[in-house]
Amino acid sequence: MTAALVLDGVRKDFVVRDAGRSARFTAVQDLDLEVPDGQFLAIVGPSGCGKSTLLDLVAGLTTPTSGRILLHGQPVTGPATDRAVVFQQYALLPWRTARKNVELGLESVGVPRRQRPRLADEHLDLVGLTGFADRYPHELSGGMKQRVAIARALAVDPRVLLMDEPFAALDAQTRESLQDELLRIWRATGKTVVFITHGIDEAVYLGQRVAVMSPRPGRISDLIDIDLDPVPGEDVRSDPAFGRLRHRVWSSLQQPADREVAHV
Ligand SMILES: Nc1ncnc2c1ncn2[C@@H]1O[C@H](COP(=O)(O)OP(=O)(O)OP(=O)(O)O)[C@@H](O)[C@H]1O
Repeated sequence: MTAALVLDGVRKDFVVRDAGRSARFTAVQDLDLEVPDGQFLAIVGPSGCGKSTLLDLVAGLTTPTSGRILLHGQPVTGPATDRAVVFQQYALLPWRTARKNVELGLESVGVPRRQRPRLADEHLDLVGLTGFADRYPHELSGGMKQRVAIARALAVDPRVLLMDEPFAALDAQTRESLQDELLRIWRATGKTVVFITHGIDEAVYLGQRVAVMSPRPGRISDLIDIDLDPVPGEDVRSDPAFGRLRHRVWSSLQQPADREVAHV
């Protein structure tokens, strides 16, 4: 199968102040990862291990210090419409309705004005927001705002959906319903999804594969295939197989870390 995404020996250094001196801080190093087309990959790791750094690199928002990132065989050189990012904060424009917020993405990729409302409404339908197109963000719940953000990301028809802890700010019940919704959308669209989370349960529930990151410098320390097939409405989390996988990921996260700051 074609790899949608390849990270090959990726390293990212930041210049920081350490003990009053300029220092090079290696956030991620030796990052190797291959994500097959259409896979739902969850990435889990402790705070500060470099998950957002990895996602920003793939999104093209930053560039690697060394190594290669390929998207469908092409080097990533900056942001492009083949990737869409959903962040924890919904980043909706408060003065635009849900429809107009979704249209924003369509505007940015040059979809003609008269086609935008129909496409926006189709994607609001896809995320379960039929009838809410004319609402402003302040009239929507947190979960609904995140649905608008997902609709906006999907409307530009990216090949890869990059999600950085998109449900972290939501209450547990809303989070679970959006997880089911996301699985439904993923099955319906066949997109490749890279989903960053702190939550072991969330990673095991959503991912076809879970990549575990270890910190300082961040790298992929384990890859775990998840052979569950959660059916929305069924309690897969109570399945002993879920518990075993959860424990497997948990154990993998208990790795010691080395500190890496080099003075420059
Ligand atoms: N622009 C930057 N300049 C300096 N250091 C940075 C910068 N961005 C990230 N870092 C450092 O790189 C490391 C990885 O940060 P990153 O935000 O990728 O971690 P994370 O795993 O996403 O954390 P969290 O789960 O808390 O969001 C951290 O130690 C962070 O302080």
